[in-house]
Amino acid sequence: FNLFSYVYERCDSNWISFNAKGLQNDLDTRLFGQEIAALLIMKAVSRFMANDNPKKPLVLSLHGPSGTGKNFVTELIAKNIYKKGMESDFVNLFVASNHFTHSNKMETYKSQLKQWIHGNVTQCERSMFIFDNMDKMHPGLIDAIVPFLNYYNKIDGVSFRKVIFIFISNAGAQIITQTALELWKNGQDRTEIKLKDVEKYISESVFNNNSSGFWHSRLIEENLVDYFVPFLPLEYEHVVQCLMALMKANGLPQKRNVARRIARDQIYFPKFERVFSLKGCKGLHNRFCDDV
Ligand SMILES: Nc1ncnc2c1ncn2[C@@H]1O[C@H](COP(=O)(O)OP(=O)(O)OP(=O)(O)O)[C@@H](O)[C@H]1O
Repeated sequence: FNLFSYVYERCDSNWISFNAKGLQNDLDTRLFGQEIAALLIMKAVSRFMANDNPKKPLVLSLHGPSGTGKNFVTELIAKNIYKKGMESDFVNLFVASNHFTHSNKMETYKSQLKQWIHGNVTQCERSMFIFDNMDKMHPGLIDAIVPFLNYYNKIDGVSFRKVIFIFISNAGAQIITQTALELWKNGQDRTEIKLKDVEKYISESVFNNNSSGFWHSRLIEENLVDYFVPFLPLEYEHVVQCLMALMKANGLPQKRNVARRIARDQIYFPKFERVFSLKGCKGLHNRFCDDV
């Protein structure tokens, strides 16, 4: 029996236990240029995991431009909770643009999704559900998962209070970028962003944007998101850091001059000032292999 539980993943503390130091270390050393997001995520996850009797599931909504680390940070969270990280059977990733593509099948998707979440949490109360491209998800589908995010004690005999839901989207990216750009123009540090303001702007902009799946969603209306986490556009130095990290991860010598050269070749905006990388650190993989 012991050997079995050693080899096969189970919903117990051998396989699921929060490594707070590990997450802090990963956020400090591997996530670049996202001090505000790192701070919020560390606070949210450590408080939640330390509480043995939470009143509701943890709901994080990660917002920001492409390639700024939203999926990456989700992997870091999973890695520091589940021994198998993203490979864990208890971590469920849905990509709205892949899984829920046909608008005529919405009713089927709704009942499948509800069954999937219910079934998985029945198996393991410490499950994690990640929804990528959340803004592309049909509002009706978002509303279908709303009951799971609420303060209910149990739904059909199952408690969802220890579950973590992470929503990832580009919704609100414009307002985040605008705020970061204004700070830059005023010569202020990007960490000086007033979190309360950004959170308010993000929730307002995702709620009122009728091209976003969040549009007038009950998720926002009922205040079920615990943290709106902003990811800022990345600057040249962050792209250099990403490239250095990639070289190391691939067992290649870390050549800063090469990293700087490749980083300079990326597209930056605004066009004249070249402050922020258009694609963040996304797609760098293919760029550096030939150069090192
Ligand atoms: N802030 C960051 N710090 C370190 N690495 C980063 C950061 N942002 C992006 N990366 C690197 O770039 C890759 C792509 O980033 P990621 O998938 O997290 O972007 P995203 O914000 O989720 O983008 P999208 O909105 O397009 O899904 C990551 O796997 C990671 O290697």
